[in-house]
Amino acid sequence: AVPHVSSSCKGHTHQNGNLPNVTIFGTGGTIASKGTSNTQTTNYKVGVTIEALVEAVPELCNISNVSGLQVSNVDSGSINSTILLHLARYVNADMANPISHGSVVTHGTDTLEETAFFLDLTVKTHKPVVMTGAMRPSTAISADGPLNLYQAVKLAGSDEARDRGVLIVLNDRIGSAYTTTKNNANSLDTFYATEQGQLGFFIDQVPKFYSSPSTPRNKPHFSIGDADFLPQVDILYGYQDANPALVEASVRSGAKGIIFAGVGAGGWSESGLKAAQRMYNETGIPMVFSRRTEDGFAGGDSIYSFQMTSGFLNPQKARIMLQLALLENYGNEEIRALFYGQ
Ligand SMILES: NC(=O)C[C@H](N)C(=O)O
Repeated sequence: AVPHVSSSCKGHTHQNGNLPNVTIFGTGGTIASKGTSNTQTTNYKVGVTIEALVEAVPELCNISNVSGLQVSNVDSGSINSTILLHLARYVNADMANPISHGSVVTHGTDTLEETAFFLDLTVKTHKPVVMTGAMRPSTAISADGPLNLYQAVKLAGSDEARDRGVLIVLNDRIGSAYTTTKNNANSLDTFYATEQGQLGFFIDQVPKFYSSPSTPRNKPHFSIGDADFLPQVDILYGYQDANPALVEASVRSGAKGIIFAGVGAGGWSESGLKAAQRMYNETGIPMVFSRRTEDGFAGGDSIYSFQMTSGFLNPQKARIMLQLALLENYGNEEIRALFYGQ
């Protein structure tokens, strides 16, 4: 269950029955960070609480009865599977509460798409679940966090956002957890979608969707049970002359599956593939070939029968899906079919 959270709107002792109830789950990231001056936009420190984030945007209380819960307060590179599993349980419980209209998760942008995709595959709800973050710390001139948070809460309180899976909001754009990825390490307008497109845009803080709700083809759902962590799945990056020994190193350190961020549409060197085949013969662990390019489809003819391909999923999303499939004890043929549908 979600620990009891009281309204974060100071002076609002009663819920306003005309406004939607929205819970914000804080996990950290730049949106929750502070620099030592208002021009500092690198090397700032995470640590601003979810209460302080909400207090900084009193306008949130005009559009929702907002409550906050601190799940973690870390850079998103430090989000681990234990935090993911807790977060999924909290959001599932919040969405099962009839009085909740939607959930918001604030998160570092570096791995935001991984958490969004994880929640998309593990939270069962028709209600809006919206993730947001920021590219500038809360102390910066023109910090982007406050308006991103406002738009995320607005979206979580909107009926039009239902039945669209987990949504990602940053810099006015509304994207799907399935297709949105971080594209630029520094700029504000970093989240946009792959070929499959954006879902909508904010005009004067009103969400405008381009189309009625739709669901990604063959989208699975995974129930996470009472797991405390996810199986180890490593990602190996493809490059010329990729070191074949890394496959074995990954297996020996406990990997239960490997994602290859392959060259082109999932390619890998011949010597690397032979090393992977040897490790596959020894362990039978699933090996899924994705792409190191920003966009595209990894699939088609594989050289070796053990190779699986990730379809449109990028390596980091393929990893989340493989972890969840392994957690649910999918066999290799089921995993192959799962990825074949993506
Ligand atoms: N813009 C950000 O949020 C980056 C930050 N390093 C993170 O936690 O992901």
